[in-house]
Amino acid sequence: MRESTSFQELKAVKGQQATYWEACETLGILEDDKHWDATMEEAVLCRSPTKLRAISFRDHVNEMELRLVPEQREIFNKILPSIENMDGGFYFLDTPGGAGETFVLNLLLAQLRKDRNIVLVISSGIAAMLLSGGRSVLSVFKLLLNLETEETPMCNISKSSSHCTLLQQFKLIVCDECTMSHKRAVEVPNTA
Ligand SMILES: Nc1ncnc2c1ncn2[C@@H]1O[C@H](COP(=O)(O)OP(=O)(O)OP(=O)(O)O)[C@@H](O)[C@H]1O
Repeated sequence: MRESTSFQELKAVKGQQATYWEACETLGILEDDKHWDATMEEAVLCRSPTKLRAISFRDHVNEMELRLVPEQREIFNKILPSIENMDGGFYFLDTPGGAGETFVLNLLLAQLRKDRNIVLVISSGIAAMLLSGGRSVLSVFKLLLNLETEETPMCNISKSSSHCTLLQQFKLIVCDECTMSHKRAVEVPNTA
């Protein structure tokens, strides 16, 4: 695009004055949701509410996947097959702030939930709110607040409880901001 010399010129497309939004749309540098709207308009005529929800969620996941930048795609393409093949892998993502780690994790979670897999998101505290469905590591693994002082802390979960059965069904456990947790909050559930 040729360098503009004024705000007025930025808004002028083909000699016509428009809004900034209209100018971007005309130049094709702005994506909108028209194709999603058209899909949904067509679907409401012939699909059940359950199918409609599935369509919109699937579209959302597909759209997010298309937006991955190469580094994010590399992570996504490495972790997803490992989960699907039940390799039992352990991945540590160490990225600079704002690099898009939450974006990739939310996509992984959505992709697995789309196929009705059960996933778990845990975090040391406030970060549990950043990822969809996040819970705190202490509440999920029923850890007591004595991690610092107790020599052999334990997860307060009975093997015969429904909570234990549920934990065994998780396909993926995302531990966000795990370096902010006490190291035993990671070690104890791992050895339980
Ligand atoms: N591939 C992408 N396409 C579009 N937007 C993206 C993409 N990746 C990240 N973003 C956006 O960039 C912003 C920062 O991304 P995100 O929150 O995932 O980064 P982060 O590494 O988790 O940040 P922090 O470490 O500070 O929590 C968000 O608004 C997110 O929606």
